Amino acid sequence: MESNIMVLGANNVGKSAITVRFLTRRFIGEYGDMELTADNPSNFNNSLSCAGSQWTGAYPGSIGCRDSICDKATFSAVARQIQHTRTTKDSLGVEKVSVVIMRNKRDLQHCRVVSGEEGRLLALATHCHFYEVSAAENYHSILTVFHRIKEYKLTVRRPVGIKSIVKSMLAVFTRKRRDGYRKNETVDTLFNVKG
Ligand SMILES: Nc1nc2c(ncn2[C@@H]2O[C@H](COP(=O)(O)OP(=O)(O)OP(=O)(O)O)[C@@H](O)[C@H]2O)c(=O)[nH]1
Repeated sequence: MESNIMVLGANNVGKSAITVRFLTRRFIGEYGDMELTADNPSNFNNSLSCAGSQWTGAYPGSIGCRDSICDKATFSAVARQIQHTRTTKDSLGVEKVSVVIMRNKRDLQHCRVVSGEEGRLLALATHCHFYEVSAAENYHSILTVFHRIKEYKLTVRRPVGIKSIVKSMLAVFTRKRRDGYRKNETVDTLFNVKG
């Protein structure tokens, strides 16, 4: 099955790092103007595009919106990108576009400024899936997310009940009041986030 996946995100969140990790299994560090080809060992027959900050309607398929745990501004940018993607989708009459929020740099816990709960809350409110990954740390979590993105195209996410939203909001506010962000806060990894 062929899928089009577009990677969106603010500057420096790791769009190239994640894409290169997926395609080559390697974390390179600095990318410059490297050309990417979808020729990876997982036999994932896709069109992949690193697209900067906004979807214009090209390559309808799945959108991976990226932010980084170390930069609050990139988190706000994701919310805007999701909104923009939905508006573009509606105005173009595109039937199905799945959006996944993939937060990168989870290895940098010491400079975390956005909590996992905030990400999950945004995902609940916007009917997206949410993952925290690290391109630097390992290949398999990135591979799994890309495969899940492909699967999401086939399923439409059920609307979330009010109970889940209230529960997530309570988790965010209770934690902030209690102790701010814990230094070594354990956030959901790819493997224990509930879709
Ligand atoms: N620690 C850590 N650093 C990362 C990770 N992913 C990317 N980086 C670093 O973050 C910086 C930006 O990564 P890029 O992949 O170039 O980010 P980008 O979003 O493609 O950047 P632009 O093309 O400038 O928008 C580089 O120095 C990467 O080495 C990660 O998971 N962990």
